[in-house]
Amino acid sequence: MVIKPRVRGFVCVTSHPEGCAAHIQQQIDYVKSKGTIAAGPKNVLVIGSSTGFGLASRITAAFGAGSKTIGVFFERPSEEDRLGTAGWYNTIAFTEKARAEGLYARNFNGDAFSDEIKTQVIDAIKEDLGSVDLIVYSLASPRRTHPDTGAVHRSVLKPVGAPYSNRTVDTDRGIVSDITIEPASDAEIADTVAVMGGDDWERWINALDQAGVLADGATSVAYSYIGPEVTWDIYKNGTIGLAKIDLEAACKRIDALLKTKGYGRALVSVNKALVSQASSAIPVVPLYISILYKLMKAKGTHEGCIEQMQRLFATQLYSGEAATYDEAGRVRVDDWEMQPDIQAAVKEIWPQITTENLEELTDIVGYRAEFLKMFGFGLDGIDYEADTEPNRPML
Ligand SMILES: NC(=O)c1ccc[n+]([C@@H]2O[C@H](COP(=O)([O-])OP(=O)(O)OC[C@H]3O[C@@H](n4cnc5c(N)ncnc54)[C@H](O)[C@@H]3O)[C@@H](O)[C@H]2O)c1
Repeated sequence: MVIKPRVRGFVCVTSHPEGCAAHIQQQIDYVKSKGTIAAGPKNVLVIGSSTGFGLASRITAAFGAGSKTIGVFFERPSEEDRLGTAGWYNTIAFTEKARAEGLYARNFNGDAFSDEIKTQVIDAIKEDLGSVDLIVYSLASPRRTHPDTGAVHRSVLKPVGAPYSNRTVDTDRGIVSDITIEPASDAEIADTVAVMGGDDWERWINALDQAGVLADGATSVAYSYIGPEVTWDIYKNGTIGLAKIDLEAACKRIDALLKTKGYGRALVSVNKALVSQASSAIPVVPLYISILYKLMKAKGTHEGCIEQMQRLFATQLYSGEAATYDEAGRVRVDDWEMQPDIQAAVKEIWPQITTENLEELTDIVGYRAEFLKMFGFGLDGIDYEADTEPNRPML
C-alpha cells in the first residue's frame, strides 16, 4: 500500500509505519546525544505511552537511563489492508529498537481506565520486574468508561461560567476566524473532571500499592499545562483546567502515600504547549502554538516532546538533586515558554493575525510539518511513493 496523509479537521486518518519508525529513531538519537541519565529509573510504567509526552517519557527512560519499560496505550491495531494508528506503529518501532539494545519492553493495548488492564499490567510487573520505581501518567482521552458504574464520561473543551470568544485557526486550511464557545454545563464539567482529572491516576497507584509492586522510593509524575492569559478561558480556567486542579489534588494524596514508602514522591510537571493529537483538538491553542513556535525558534529555545521530557528527567526528576518546585508545588518545564519577552511578543502579535498574514507572522508551516510528523509523514529518508505493508503485529 502507498500511504499518503489524509487530514480530516484536526486529525490525520492515515499513518506511515516506516515514517513513524524514523520519528522514533530521531527521538532516540536526541536522547542519546544528551548522554546518560545516571541516576535514572530502573523499572518504568508509562500509562499513555504511544504518542506525545508519554512516548517521549518512555524513550527518555529507556534510551537515556537504560530502563525496562511497560507501556499502556489505546490504539487501533493494523489489519490486513487496514492501517493502524500512529501510536500502534510508534510502539512497534520503539519496542524493536529497545529490544535490539537488550532493553526490556512490554506493551498493553487496551483501556487504561479499566480494572482489567490494571490487573494485567500488575501481573506483568510481578512476572517480569517485581516492582516499578517510576510511573508516568500521561493519558489524554476524550472519554472514560467508569470502572465502578459503567457510565461513559465525555470530556469537553469549553469555558466555564461565560461564553469565550477569540481568534482561532483552521490549521489545515490556514483560515483565521473568530469563534465563540458557549460555557460548559455542570454535567460537562463533572464529566471532564472524571476523564482528565486525577481519579484514575490515584486508582493506578492504589492498585499498584495494594499489589505490592511499588518499589521503595518510587516516583510518579503526571502532566499539566497552564499557558498564557490569552488561552486561560479555554484552558486554565476552562473545563480542562478544572480537571487539572483535580489532578493536582490527587497528586498531593499520591505523594503522601508514596512518602510512606521509602520517601517516594508524586509530582505534576507543567509542560510546554506542543503540537500533539490532544492539543490539536483544542480551539484557539493551535494558533497560540503557531505564534509560540515562531518566537521560540527565533530565540533558539524551541523544544518538542522529546527535548521537554529529556530535560524533565535529566534536570528535575533524576538530576541527583532535589527538583525545583513552583509556589503550588509543581515542576515547571514550561519555563522557556513563559519567559516574559516571549509572552510579550505573543501578546503583540496575537491581535494582528489574519488569514492573509498567517504564514508571515506565525510558524503555521512548522505547525503543519510537526502535525504530519506525528503520523509518520515528512521524515527524511522515507520513500513515500514506495509500497509498504500496513499490517504490522504488535510486539
Ligand atoms: N500537548 C500539549 O501541549 C500538552 C502540554 C502540557 C501538558 N499536556 C498533558 O500531557 C498529557 C499527555 O498529552 P499528549 O499531548 O502527550 O497526548 P497524546 O494524545 O499524544 O497521548 C495520549 C496517550 O494516551 C493514550 N490513551 C488515551 N486514552 C487511553 C485509554 N483509555 N487507555 C489507554 N491509553 C489511552 C493514547 O494511546 C496516547 O498514548 C495530558 O495530560 C496533557 O494534558 C499536554
